[in-house]
Amino acid sequence: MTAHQLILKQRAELLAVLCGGGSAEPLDCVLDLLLACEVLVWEDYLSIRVAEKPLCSNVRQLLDMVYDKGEDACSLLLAAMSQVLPEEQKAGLCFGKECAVVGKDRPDTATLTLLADRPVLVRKLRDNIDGALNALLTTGCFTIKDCDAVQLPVYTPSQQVRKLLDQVRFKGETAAKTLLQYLEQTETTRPNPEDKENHLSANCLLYQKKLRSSVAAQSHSLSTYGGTGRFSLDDIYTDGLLEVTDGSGETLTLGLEDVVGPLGTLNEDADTVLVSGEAGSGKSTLLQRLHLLWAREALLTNTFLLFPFSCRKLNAEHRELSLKELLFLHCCWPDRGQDEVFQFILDHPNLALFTFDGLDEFKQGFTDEERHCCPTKQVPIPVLLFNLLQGTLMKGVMKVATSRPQAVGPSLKRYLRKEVLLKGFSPGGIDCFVKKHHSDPAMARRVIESLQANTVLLSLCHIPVFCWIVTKCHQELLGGQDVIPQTITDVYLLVLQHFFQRKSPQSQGVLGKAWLEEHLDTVLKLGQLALEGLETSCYVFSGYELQRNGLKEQDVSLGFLIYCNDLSVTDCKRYEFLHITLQCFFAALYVVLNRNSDRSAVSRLFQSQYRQLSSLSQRCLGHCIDSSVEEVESHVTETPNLQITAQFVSGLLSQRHHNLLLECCPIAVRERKVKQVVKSLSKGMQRHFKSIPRPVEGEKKSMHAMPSFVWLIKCIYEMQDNSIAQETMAKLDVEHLKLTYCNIGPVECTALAYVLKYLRNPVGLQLDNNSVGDVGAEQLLPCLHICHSL
Ligand SMILES: Nc1ncnc2c1ncn2[C@@H]1O[C@H](COP(=O)(O)OP(=O)(O)OP(=O)(O)O)[C@@H](O)[C@H]1O
Repeated sequence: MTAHQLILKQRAELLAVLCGGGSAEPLDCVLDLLLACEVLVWEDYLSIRVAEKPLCSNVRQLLDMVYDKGEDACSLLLAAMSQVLPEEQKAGLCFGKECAVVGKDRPDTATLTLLADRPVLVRKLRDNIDGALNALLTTGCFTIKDCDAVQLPVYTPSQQVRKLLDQVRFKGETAAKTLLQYLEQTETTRPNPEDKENHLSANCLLYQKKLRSSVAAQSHSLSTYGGTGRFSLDDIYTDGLLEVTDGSGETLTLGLEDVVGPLGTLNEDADTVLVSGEAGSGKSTLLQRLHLLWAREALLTNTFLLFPFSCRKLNAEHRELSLKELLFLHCCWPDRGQDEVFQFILDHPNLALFTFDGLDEFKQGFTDEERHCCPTKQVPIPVLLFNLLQGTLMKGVMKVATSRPQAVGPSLKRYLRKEVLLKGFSPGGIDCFVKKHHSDPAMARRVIESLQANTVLLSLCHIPVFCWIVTKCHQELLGGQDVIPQTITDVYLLVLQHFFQRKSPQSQGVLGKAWLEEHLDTVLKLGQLALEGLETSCYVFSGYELQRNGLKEQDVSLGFLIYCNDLSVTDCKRYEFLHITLQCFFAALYVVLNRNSDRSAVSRLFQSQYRQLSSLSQRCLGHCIDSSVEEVESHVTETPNLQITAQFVSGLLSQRHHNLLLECCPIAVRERKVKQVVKSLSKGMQRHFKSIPRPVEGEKKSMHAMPSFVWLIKCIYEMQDNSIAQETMAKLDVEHLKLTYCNIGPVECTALAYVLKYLRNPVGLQLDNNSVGDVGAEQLLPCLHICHSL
């Protein structure tokens, strides 16, 4: 078969191997070789490698162009690919008869030499880019701006070299000569590449450099500030409160550097540290900070390689992968010596760190049923992930995972080295965050004063994501709202209003009273996308899914959806909500405002938590679990977000927002939904009350609340309806209410006080092992008259 035919016949496969990993490196290496042997001229190269186009379009254009150039060009393309691709990717492909990809005559200008030697130069300069830039800068060939353009953190070291070579070519012959002279000088001082020891560490060091630059690029800015370009992580990061309980039950406060350190270790044999915290408490941001500091060699200096994973993105990986593929495909590929780098990781597990953000977002709940320990065997992603976490695979590699507390069950807990609790901002942290956010000190002071005047809002600000919203929407806040924000629904309505206001044509003006009605169409489309996503644990959406929901460019430009900051998995644009709690809010808006939703939508939402409870009790009782278990397991991961959605639904149906919703939803439909919420809350409470055991003679009747009791209380609080709180508490007949280990912070205290103040008879309230703090204790004041002991 001719090379021509081979290219045509294997087009799909060639396309797949050149863009399958999502990295442009294989294509770039092939292009280097084709430029060197003059199959491509410079103009061809420029028209193929357009950064704005998806990688697969670049590859298709290369295949078409070379195909048009004839049989010789096709042979050289196949030979170049054979030279560049790793063995495992070449399996099953035919590259025709062997031919050498070499340059023709020795070029007579420095500029042409750079082209002819491009593949070698990329390799040589990767380790030396700073020196080369320095030489070009001191001879005046390059300006500081040129150097910055080359060293953008989003580029890998090889891409930086190619940018440098392109820029030198653009500058002309003198710059090209300077670069060649610099290389000649450094050649003599270069270590001997044949030296095994140097060679080995050089490949690993090169990979470390590439990984550091990729991690730095990914962790440099916060997605909630996406697009505004206002803040880098450095500008805004504020330390959160980190706590761990040690073996003797004592609570220790940790610094960021202690997350991976020995403090608070409970199980010396385990390698997984869990950072848990409520929605928006800053878990992803904390990991991002760790990543950035590692990339800058400012923290975790004993960690040679750090591999960051997002469980949200792992959900989208449907292939079976080996550990090696997981590491290199999802983080970055080594440019040289892949096997050697991987062997290094296997040989030195103590020098590697894996992080997994958002375990609660992973579609499948943790199980330790399938053991797997072979790093090269391909298995489904859940098997890889769970075996890494439990330490069957890659024992000795430290792992840090983050999760909402409810999503981590006892089966995973026994594999944990320690559990670090992230409790959000301290009161000082809130001040510090506001000051960082507002460069104008007078404005920062006004915001802080307004928070201090509204302690409910202040208590909300302990959760960083609420603090971010409140600070971002300071104008709406200080401008005097009809409704003073008291609940998280109020706060999210504020952010909704803020985003619409930003895009409104009369941008200086205030949105009209009917602003929600004006934007109802967009809200419903976003809401449907959000709800469908939550029900299937889907937090990342393709352009096609947006289109299917009728979302257009102008809807996206409002800013609620952002591009996924994903450099590795795919070239297609993917979107996610600015924050997952915003996805929950849109889902709630859809449940409340959609006139066509089926009548049971509200009740189903509230029932989701009982599916979790029944699945947990099934597992605890060790009953035979039938085939529906997978379905039940997946509900476990969805439940925390559906609970938040239910909380927002309660808030939106509050009488306080009646006027806002008036024109968006017929009164009769709204009333029906309100009744459904009230009924669901009452039924939920009944379940708890029924579980109260009969008191043993001589002891007080007491109830030990489950975390979902606190959730129901929070829903009642969102409704801001005294009569519901009163009716619910009228049925609670206990003398002692135990709320230990229920993740109660200042926000929960506000809700508890609102509801418990209606208790008929005095109770003893036990709140040990929560994070009440001074602000929380202050929030509890309204119910202290009825709580005779605390
Ligand atoms: N330490 C921090 N410093 C400054 N801002 C922060 C910090 N932590 C969180 N934020 C702000 O709050 C937002 C939400 O935080 P983050 O996504 O880290 O929370 P999370 O705990 O991972 O939430 P979830 O469990 O819902 O995924 C961030 O995008 C950022 O704007």
